[in-house]
Amino acid sequence: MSKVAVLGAGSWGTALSIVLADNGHDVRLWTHRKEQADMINSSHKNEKYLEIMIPRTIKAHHDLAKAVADVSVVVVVVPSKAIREVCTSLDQYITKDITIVHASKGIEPESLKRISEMIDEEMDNYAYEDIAVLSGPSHAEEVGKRQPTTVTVSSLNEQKAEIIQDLFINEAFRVYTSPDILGVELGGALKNIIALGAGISDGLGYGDNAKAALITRGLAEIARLGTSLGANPLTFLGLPGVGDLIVTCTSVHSRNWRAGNLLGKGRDLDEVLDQMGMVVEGVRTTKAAHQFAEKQQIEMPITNGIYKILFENEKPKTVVDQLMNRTKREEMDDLAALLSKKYS
Ligand SMILES: NC(=O)C1=CN([C@@H]2O[C@H](COP(=O)(O)OP(=O)(O)OC[C@H]3O[C@@H](n4cnc5c(N)ncnc54)[C@H](OP(=O)(O)O)[C@@H]3O)[C@@H](O)[C@H]2O)C=CC1
Ligand SMILES: O=C(CO)COP(=O)(O)O
Repeated sequence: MSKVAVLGAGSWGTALSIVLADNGHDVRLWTHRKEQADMINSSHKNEKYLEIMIPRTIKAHHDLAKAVADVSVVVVVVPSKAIREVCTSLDQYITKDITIVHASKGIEPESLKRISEMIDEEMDNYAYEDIAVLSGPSHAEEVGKRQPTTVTVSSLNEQKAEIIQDLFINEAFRVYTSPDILGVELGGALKNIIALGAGISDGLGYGDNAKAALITRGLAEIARLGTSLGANPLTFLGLPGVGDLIVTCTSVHSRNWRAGNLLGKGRDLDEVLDQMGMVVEGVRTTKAAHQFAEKQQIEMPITNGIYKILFENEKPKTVVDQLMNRTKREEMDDLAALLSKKYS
């Protein structure tokens, strides 16, 4: 049995706490809002975020010092925009025996940093090599109900990845390891852009052909950018790549898909985000990936089209027309060129 602090009491932090409690760990679920901690402790519910009873063994905390006292693992699972603030506060409590894993998905538009890089910048007391990331196709709503789910944990330090694998794995939650932290983080972050696109496509009334096209050509874009940055192309064929793309593009649980669906129906972005009431990471990540594509000189037509819808007021239908009328080309040419450069 381990003492574990889960930082972030949204849907994913709550669902991961349930997995850990089921595995017999002593779980402290930290929230930045005292009234939420009190409500979870008294009702054993966190209704705004997850409609499921929370095991009584999970204790919610508002005081970070108390939440992390004597823990051996800290799970950071706040939205990407809150990572720096939370990790700055966390740093003072870190001792050498603690393992940090994050389960958030995003890229910071201002710096183009991944979550592990932001954590590293805010934490003097923890080595980058020891950060782990947990990612993969895993909607909180299904994990909370103990429905079969598979994820991947990655760290440059294999031992840390195995500590996290052992901590979470159970008969409903299967955890694989991967050494490719770059690919695992990029796959998890970039799929949210394509999920916005899949929602837009459904909102416009298009069918399964359009969605399959978005998933497949979206995967090509993700692999193109990821490979150019040094990720292993095989990672994008795994759970943090195509696995997460499929689940997010096809599920009504996905906040990114749902936000895209409303945009496709003609709603305005601010109005959509207000209505969601939960984080839609794809919006910030689209901004970041749009810049990344320019910097790396990588073609990302779907990402750029979604950028135009989100930030330049372009009509979704116009973007679809632009995508469908691009210059004709061979399907695999640039990806094949990138791979041959990588392995030459
Ligand atoms: N939901 C899912 O199925 C999955 C989500 N993820 C990823 O996990 C991350 C968290 O997502 P999720 O839990 O779904 O998000 P939610 O929107 O469900 O919840 C976000 C939580 O973070 C809290 N929060 C916001 N800002 C801060 C802050 N500055 N300090 C502390 N807490 C803060 C919110 O508090 P408040 O109530 O005050 O707003 C809320 O409790 C995201 O990166 C997401 O992509 C990954 C896999 C699955
Ligand atoms: O990452 C997720 C599932 O793996 C959750 O996706 P959403 O943030 O779109 O709900």
